[in-house]
Formats: sequence, structure tokens, C-alpha cells
Amino acid sequence: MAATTSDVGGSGSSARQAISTARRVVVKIGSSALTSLAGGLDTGRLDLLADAIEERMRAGSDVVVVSSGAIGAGIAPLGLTKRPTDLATKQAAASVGQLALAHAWGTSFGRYQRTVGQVLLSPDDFARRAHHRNAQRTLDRLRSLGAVAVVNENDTVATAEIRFGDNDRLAALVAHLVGADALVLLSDVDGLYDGDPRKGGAAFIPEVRTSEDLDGVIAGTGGVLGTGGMASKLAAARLAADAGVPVLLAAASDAAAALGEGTVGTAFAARPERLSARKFWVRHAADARGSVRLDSGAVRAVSQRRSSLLAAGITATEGRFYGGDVIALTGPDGTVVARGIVAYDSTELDGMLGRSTGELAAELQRPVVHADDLVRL
Ligand SMILES: Nc1ncnc2c1ncn2[C@@H]1O[C@H](COP(=O)(O)OP(=O)(O)O)[C@@H](O)[C@H]1O
Ligand SMILES: N[C@@H](CCC(=O)OP(=O)(O)O)C(=O)O
Repeated sequence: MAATTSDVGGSGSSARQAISTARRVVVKIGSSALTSLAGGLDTGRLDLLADAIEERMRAGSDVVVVSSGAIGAGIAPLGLTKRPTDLATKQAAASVGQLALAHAWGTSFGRYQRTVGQVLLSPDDFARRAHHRNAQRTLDRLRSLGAVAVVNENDTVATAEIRFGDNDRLAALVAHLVGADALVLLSDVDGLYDGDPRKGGAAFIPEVRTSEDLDGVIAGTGGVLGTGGMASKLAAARLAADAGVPVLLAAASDAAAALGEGTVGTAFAARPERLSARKFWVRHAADARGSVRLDSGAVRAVSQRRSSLLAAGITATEGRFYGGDVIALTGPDGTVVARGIVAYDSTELDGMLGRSTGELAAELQRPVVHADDLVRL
């Protein structure tokens, strides 16, 4: 049975309130909630989810669905017996399963004469401005036409290095993309526990208000069909919080309650001050094209004094990058301490390393990364 807030004595929080009244909601449904190894796609479960989503839309909210399950739905039709582990077979399964998945959502929402649009996205689509804007426009137009967008990763073009892999992060980025007021993650587990509930003895956590509420929480791996497990859900909740979006993590079997009064699951509060769109992009969406290595004084200046990065504190550049690219800032031991938009090309910067501003030509005296373009990690 699902744990509810009344089971744990809570009477609802501002995050829960914000989620239950949100005008624009992204609902992400994990593979574990939609598919089984033996039977593939479970259309009965899909119908119950579509019922809950349709009800929320009729109550006046716009909903974007992020649906996993393509790989899970492709296993049985290809005669495979377990979830593939190599990329090529995963991609083949996703290509077969995505067709079935989109068709199943179309049939399910068709019961309400609701049209479905399939939107497949890659990490690159969030990193490139033009792609980002076009995806935003497509999702917005689908909404204004009364259709429901069903988003998934564009699995067949993903590479081992450049892919979301699990859809929790994709869902949080979509929430930012569409300016959502709430993100609902539906899984096979009814919320967050302080340890993996499959191991027994774990305590349910109804609310996460600050990162201290996560102290001591062990985020375990996922099931046989899911990918990221609890760690990827916590990372997605953090990402959504930065975008100012509260998150509800609940069981897909509780979808009606999760999308209704929001009394089930774990509610994660958003950050009181959301990151600016530019800083959100630098931190979460853009690819780092290269990096610069800082001496310990520069690490202190950037991390503690929140200063701009000057050439004097840089000891080396790594990779080839151009002015305007996002780069990583690493400490003397190679740990990434921040990300930011660099003002110079790497070739230009190589001649400036370790030199104080006064020693540089007038056109090279701007900070290497301005404090406004820098996000500490
Ligand atoms: N601390 C935790 N709290 C809740 N669930 C956890 C925790 N650690 C591991 N899990 C497991 O994470 C699983 C959900 O992750 P995953 O299988 O990736 O789901 P999905 O397919 O919905 O993305 C659950 O089945 C649960 O057993
Ligand atoms: N794009 C993949 C999603 C991978 C996946 O397993 O995601 P999730 O179930 O959210 O952890 C698919 O549709 O199978």
C-alpha cells in the first residue's frame, strides 16, 4: 500500500500545494511502471495513467508527458529475454518499442478524442539554442492545439557518451524548457526512503525541503527495467529545484492521487530563488567544450569570494574551445569546481596564463570567466 502524508503525520506542504495547483505540469513515467519483462508494454497501466492525466488536463492544467519504456517495449517483439546491455541492441529495442509506445499512448488518449504528438529529444537539443527554441515552439504549439506531447529520448541516435540514459534528467530539463510549475515522477516505488526499500527496514521520507533532509539517505539502483534508480531521481529533483520547479515522486499506481490532491509520495521543494535561465543553461544543459586548471588561490576566489576568474590564477588549458563556449573550471587536483562561459579562445588564453591583468594588453583585460557567467558546483 502506498504511504500517504497522513500515514506519516504531515498535513501538506507548500511544495505539495504548488504541485496540486500547478498550471503546467510535466509527468514522467518510468519503464518500471509501464513495462514488464515477460509481457512488454502494459496497456492497462497506461490507460490508468492516461485517465489521471486527462482528468488533470480537464481541471485546467497543461500536461507534457515524458514516457520511458521504449527499450522495455521492444524486448519481447525482438525475441529477447532480458533487457539488453549493449548500446546497439538497446537502440534496436528502442526503435521497435518506441513505435509501440507512441501507438499505445495514442490509443489510450484516443479514448478521450485526445491527439498525441511524439517528441524525441537528445542532450544536444538542450545545448544548442536553435534546437532548444524549436523544441519549445513545437511543445507550445501542441499545447495550444489541445494535443498532449509524449516525450522520450531519441535513443537511436544517442552515443554511449552523449545520452540521458535514464529519463529523470530529461524530464527535469523538459520542465525547465516548457516553464513548468511542477514535475511529477511516477515510478514503481511510492516515494523516497532513507535506503533501498527492497532491502527492508527503510523509512519513508514525505518531504524534502533542503539538501540536509537528504543527509544519510542511500539512493540505490533501479529495478531490472529502470535505468538510473533513486540517484538519478534525486539528481533530477535537484535540477528541477534549480529551475524553481517543485517535484513529486510517487508510484504510478497512485497517479490519480499524485495528479489530484497530491497527498501521496515525496514532495521536493523548489529553490526559493531559481537560477537565471543563463546560469541554469551553464550548469545543467550546455556541454563543456574544454577546461581550465586553477591554482588554489583562484579556486578560493571563485568558490568563496564569488569573484570573476582572472588569467593570473590559471595554470593550464585543456581541450580546444572558443570565446562564448561553456568550459569547466578545475582545481589543482583536477576536481571540477565550477562551470562558466569563457571570454577567450583556448589559443588566445594559452599566452595569458599566470599573468596579472596589468601585464596584459588592453583588449585582454576582461576576466576570463565573468562572475555573472560562472556557476559553482
Ligand atoms: N532510497 C530509495 N528510495 C526509494 N526507492 C529506491 C531507493 N533506492 C533504490 N530505490 C529503487 O529505485 C527504483 C526506481 O528506480 P528505477 O527502476 O530507475 O525507476 P524508473 O523506471 O521509474 O525510472 C525502485 O524500484 C526502488 O526499489
Ligand atoms: N529512453 C529509454 C529510457 C530509459 C529508461 O529506462 O528510463 P527510466 O525508466 O526512466 O529509468 C526508453 O524509453 O526505454
